Amino acid sequence: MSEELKQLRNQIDAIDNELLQLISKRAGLAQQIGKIKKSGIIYRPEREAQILTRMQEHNPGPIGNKHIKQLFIEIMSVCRALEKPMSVAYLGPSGTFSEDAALKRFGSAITTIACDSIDEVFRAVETDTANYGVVPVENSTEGAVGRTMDLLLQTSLIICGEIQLAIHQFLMAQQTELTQINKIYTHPQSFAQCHQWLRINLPQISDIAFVPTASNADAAQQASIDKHAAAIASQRAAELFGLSICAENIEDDPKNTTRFLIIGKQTVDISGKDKTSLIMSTNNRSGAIYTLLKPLAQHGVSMSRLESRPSRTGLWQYVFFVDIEGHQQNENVATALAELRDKAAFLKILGSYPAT
Ligand SMILES: C=C(O[C@@H]1C=C(C(=O)O)C=C[C@H]1O)C(=O)O
Repeated sequence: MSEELKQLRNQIDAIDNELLQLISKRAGLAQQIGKIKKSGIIYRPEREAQILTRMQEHNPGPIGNKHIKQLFIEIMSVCRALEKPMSVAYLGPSGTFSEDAALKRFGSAITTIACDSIDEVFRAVETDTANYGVVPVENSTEGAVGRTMDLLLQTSLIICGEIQLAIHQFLMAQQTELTQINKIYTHPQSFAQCHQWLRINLPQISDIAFVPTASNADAAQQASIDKHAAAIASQRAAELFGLSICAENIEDDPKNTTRFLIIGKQTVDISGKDKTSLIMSTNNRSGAIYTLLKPLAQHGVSMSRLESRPSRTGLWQYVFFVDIEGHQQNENVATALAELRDKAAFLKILGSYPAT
């Protein structure tokens, strides 16, 4: 070993020793905080969002912000777990993008609970089987997830956060020779997202049998027991089921993103960059939607999403799902919401939470 290498490694060893002491000290402080939290609610999304923003703003480099964020999410995850273990329900099975989203936000020091349906995720949180739930709400190419929206209308749960996940699809199999593939297991939505790539890169496409599966993870699991088959799924699903990657990032739209919501029972304080989600409806008069949007405009509240959905209480009756910028505790938002409450036939505030 050269003298230079030895010296540099000695410096890294010294820094690691310091880091270990500092991280342990941080964990000790989190434990103390855990003891004074009388409500028993440990997870504070607004505080975590502020820490992540500060660390990215003060990042001196050379580590990129994406990785600094990941490192601190993991540090906070273990600190939180020392205060009290936490469980998160998601749309399973293990290896789905929903699980990726849960781990992306909460870090790895959580217990994940795989559910068979979006309904079951809501139920797990409602019945305290899980502390929080992660559900998909919209995809940049496929649009809104109707079932999540219908359940938000009925539930007493609150939205505590949002997670945006870039959806990268991988082609995986037991071997990496593309010409050997004669069957591809895939969730129909993933198939639709990779259609062009498959047509260009698999000359034998007309001889390939496409077998629909219930989830991406299911596709990977099936390919793991079928020698000439491949699957379209996430990178983590390949790792979980011991498959080799034949091609990466095969989605036709590289910006393909899914937005997930975190649902729970707690209200979230102001983080400084927040969003509020509402559901509202109006009588079927002309100009009625204008009446609802006017208070928002008048008080300078920006709207980031407006989606209509059948109300299921009458034919051609709709409810509107609206996301606005700001927190219910912000003065302009509070005033606009008070006026809305007077004008709307129905208004449900789903929660205020840090915007990503
Ligand atoms: C330590 C706390 O509890 C949790 C852990 C945090 C952390 O590790 O920094 C931040 C917020 C909470 O989710 C706290 O509330 O400050």
